[in-house]
Amino acid sequence: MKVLKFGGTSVGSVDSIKQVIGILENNLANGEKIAVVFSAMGGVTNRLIEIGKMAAAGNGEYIEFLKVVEERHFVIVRGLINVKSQSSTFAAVRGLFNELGDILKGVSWIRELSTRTMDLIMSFGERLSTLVITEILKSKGIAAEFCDARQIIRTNETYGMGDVNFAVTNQLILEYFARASALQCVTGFIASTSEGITTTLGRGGSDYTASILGAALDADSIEIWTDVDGMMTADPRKVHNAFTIPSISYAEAMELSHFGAKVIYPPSLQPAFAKNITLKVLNTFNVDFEGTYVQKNANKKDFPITGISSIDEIALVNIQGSGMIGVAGISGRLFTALSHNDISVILISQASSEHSICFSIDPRDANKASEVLEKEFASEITYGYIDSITIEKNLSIIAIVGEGMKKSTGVSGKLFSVLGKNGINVVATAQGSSELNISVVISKSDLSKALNAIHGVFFHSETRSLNLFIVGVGLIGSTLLEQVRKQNKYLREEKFLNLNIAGLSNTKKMLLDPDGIGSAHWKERIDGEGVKTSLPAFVQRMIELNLPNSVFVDCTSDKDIVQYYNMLLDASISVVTPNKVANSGSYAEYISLQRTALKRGVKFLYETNVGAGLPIINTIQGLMASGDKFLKIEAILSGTLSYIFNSFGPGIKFVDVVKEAKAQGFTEPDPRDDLSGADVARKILILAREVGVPLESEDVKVAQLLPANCLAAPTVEAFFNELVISDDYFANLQSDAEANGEKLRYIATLENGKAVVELRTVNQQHPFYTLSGSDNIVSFTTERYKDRPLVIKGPGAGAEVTASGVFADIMSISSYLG
Ligand SMILES: NC(=O)C1=CN([C@@H]2O[C@H](COP(=O)(O)OP(=O)(O)OC[C@H]3O[C@@H](n4cnc5c(N)ncnc54)[C@H](OP(=O)(O)O)[C@@H]3O)[C@@H](O)[C@H]2O)C=CC1
Ligand SMILES: N[C@@H](CC=O)C(=O)O
Ligand code: NA
Repeated sequence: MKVLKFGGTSVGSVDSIKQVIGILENNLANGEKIAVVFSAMGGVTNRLIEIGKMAAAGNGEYIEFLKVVEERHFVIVRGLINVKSQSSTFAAVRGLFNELGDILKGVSWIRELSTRTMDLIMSFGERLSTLVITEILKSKGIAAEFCDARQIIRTNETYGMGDVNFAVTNQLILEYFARASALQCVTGFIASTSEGITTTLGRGGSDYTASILGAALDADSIEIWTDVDGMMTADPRKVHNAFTIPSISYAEAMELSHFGAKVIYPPSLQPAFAKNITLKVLNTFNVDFEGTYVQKNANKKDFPITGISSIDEIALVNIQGSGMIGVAGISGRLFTALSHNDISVILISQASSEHSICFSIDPRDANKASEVLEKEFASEITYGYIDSITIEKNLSIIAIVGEGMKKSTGVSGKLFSVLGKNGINVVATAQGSSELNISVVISKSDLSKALNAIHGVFFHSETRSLNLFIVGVGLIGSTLLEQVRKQNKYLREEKFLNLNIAGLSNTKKMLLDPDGIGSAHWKERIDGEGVKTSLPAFVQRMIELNLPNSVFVDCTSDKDIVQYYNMLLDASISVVTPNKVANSGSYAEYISLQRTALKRGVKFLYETNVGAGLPIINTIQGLMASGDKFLKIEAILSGTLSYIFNSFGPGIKFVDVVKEAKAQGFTEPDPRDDLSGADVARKILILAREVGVPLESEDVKVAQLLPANCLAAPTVEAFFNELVISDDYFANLQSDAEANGEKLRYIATLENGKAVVELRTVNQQHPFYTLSGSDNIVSFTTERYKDRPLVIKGPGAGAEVTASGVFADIMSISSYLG
C-alpha cells in the first residue's frame, strides 16, 4: 500500500493534472495498491481566505473573485473531460460553488467570520480539486472514488488547526478502506469534529492527511509529489549550485524546515515517522527524477553536512546585565513571558558568563517582545541588575544541518573560516547539543554571499565559483582571459572550480555581470553591453554585489587604480595584480596594504610584480616566513633590457631591438619605463621591502643607461627618434664589452640595506653571463644559502608568462578559500 499526495501546483492546471494522471496510471498499471490525497488548486486556498474576508467586510466584489475561482475549475473540466461527459461534473462543481456562495452571503450579512466558518470556506478548495480530479479519472475509465476526509479524520474543535483524535481517526480510516474497492481520492487538509463540523489541519495540512492515512493503513511508503526536485542542499533561488539531497533523516528534515526549507513541513509527517514509513519527495514535472528519500536513518552522505537553510529576516534580542549572573530563573521568566505572549523563539544563545542572553524572533514580534520584557523585568531594570534590552533588525539566520557533523571535527571551523574569509561578520551563533545544526546570525545584506560561500566549501565536489573582476584587458588582461578560456573545462571537471568573469573594464567601457561575462565572447559583450568606464563606479558596484569569493584583478599600469586596493581589501575582496605601482609607492602604502589584507583575512598577491611568472616573491615570502635572513640580492630584473642586450649586435639598429622587445610584449606599456631603469628600480625596491628593508623609491640609486637626449624625450615616438640618433652610443657600449669577452647586463643589487641599479659588464665566469631572450635571474644570498646562493632564472617578461603568473595567484586564492 502506498499513499500519494499531490500539492497545489501539481493540480493547478490542465497540463499538470495530465502529469498527475500519468503518474497514477503508471502506479495502477504496476498493480500498486494506492490511495491519493489532493491539495486545493495552487493559490485557491489563499483566494478563498481573501474572499471570505471581503464578504465579512461587506465588500460585494467577492462575488466576482469567486467567479474567477469557479472558472479555474471549469477550465480543468473542459480541458480534461470529453464534452459528452462534462455536464454532470459541471453540475457538481456548480453545486459546490452555490453552497459556498450561500455561506459567503451569510458572512456578508452578519459581517462576521469566525475561524470555524473560515475552515468551512477553505474546505471547498480541496473538495473541489478532488471532486474534479476524481471525475476526470472516472472519465478515463479508472475506478476512482471521491473520499471526503471529513468522514474519516476526526479532530477537536480547535478551528484552523484541529487536533487529531487518532484513536477514532485510525478506526474510521480502517473501516472506510476495508469497505472501499476503487481508487480513493482523498481531500487533503480537511477534517471534522465528532459533531460533523468542518475543521482544517493547519500548516502542511495535506501532507498531514497523507501521513495520517499512511500511518493508519500501515503504508509501505508515502510519496509527496510537488513541483521541485525533492529537498535541495540549499534554496536554489539563492544558491545556483544547490542540488537534490538523495537521502535525509527525519531529524535533518525537521531541522532544515525549521530554518526555512519549505518543500515539506516535517511536523505534519510525524504520524508516518512514528511508524517508520519511508517518505519520498518527488517532482510531478520531472517524473523520472529520484527525488529525496526521507527515512528514520538516512544513507551515508558524501558530504559532512546535509543541507543549508536560512531565514531571511529575523530580529535579535539581547538582554544583559550583571544581575543575571548566577541568578536562577531569569531565562525561565524570560521565555515564559515570551510564550505567554505567543512570541516564538527561533534561536537562543547564552554565553557561559551568563552576563547576557540573546535570542532571535520574527521581526514582526520585535516591539511586542521589547514591551513584554521591559514589563517582566521592570524592577531589575530599575535597580540596574539588567542594563538593557536591545533589538537588532535586518539580520538573517543560516543553519547548516546534518547528522554527519556529529562527533566529526572541523565542521564549525570550516563554517566560521569561510565566513571570515569572505568578510562576513557573525553576530550570534548557536549549536544544539544534538550536533545536528549550527546556526549563525549575520547581516541580511550578506545572506546570499554567505549561503553561496558556505555551499561552496561544504559541497566540494559541486562546482565552486571564484568571481573575478578584471580591470585592464590589454596585453596581459586579454592573455589572461584567453588562458582562462582554455583552462575552464579542466578546472570545472577536475577541480570543480568555475572562474566566473563577473566584471571587466578598459579605459573606455566597463561591464559587470554577476552571472558571468564568459571568457570566450568578452570582447563582443564589453563592446555591446558595456557602459562608460568609471573606476569608482566599478569598485562600488563590485562591493555592492557582495559576491562570495570575489577577486579584483588589476591588469593595468594605471596609477590611480591603486588607491582602491585598500578599500577593496577592507571589503574582504582579494586583489591580484601585475601592476607595480602600489608596491613601489610609499613604504607606508605598501605596509598598509599588507596589513589590511592580513586584518581582513584576504589575499593581496603580486607575484608578477617581479620577474613575471618566475616564483620570486613567493620564494622570498617562504624564506622570510620560515626565518631565513637575506644578506644580498643580485639580479637582472628587466626582461626588456635582457632581451635587448642578448639580441643587439653588429649590423642591428638599437631602436629596432627595442621595437622588437615591445612587439614581443616584454616592455612596459611605455617602454621608456624599461630603458630609463625605472622599472628595474621599482622591482628591486619591492624585493627590498619583501626582505624587510623599508626603502623609499628615492633610496634606490639608479645609474643611467640612456644618454640625456633619450631621457628627455617627451613622447614614445620622440624617444624612438632619439634612440636612432644615439645608435653609435649603444653600439660602442656593446662592442667595448665584447672586445673584453664580456656582456652588458643591467644589474640590481641589494646589500647592507642599500639598493643600486647599474649597467655592468660581466665575463664568462659570472653566473649572469649566460642568459638568453628575456631571461631574468635572481641570486639570493641568505643565512641558509650562504656558500652557494639560491638562484631563480628564466623568462622574466612576456604576455604568456605574466598572465600565467597572475593566473597562478588567482588559483592560490581559490585554494585558500577552500
Ligand atoms: N608585459 C610584461 O611582461 C609584464 C607586464 N606587467 C604589468 O602588467 C600590466 C599590464 O600591462 P599590459 O597588459 O602590457 O598593458 P596594456 O597597456 O596592454 O593594457 C592595459 C589595459 O589597462 C586598461 N586601463 C588602463 N588604465 C585603466 C583605467 N584607469 N581603467 C580601466 N582600464 C584601464 C587599458 O585600457 P585600453 O585598452 O582602453 O587602453 C588596457 O586594457 C602593467 O602594469 C605591467 O607593468 C607585469 C609583469 C610583466
Ligand atoms: N617590462 C617588464 C615586464 C615585467 O615586469 C620587463 O621588461 O621586465
Ligand atoms: Na614573479
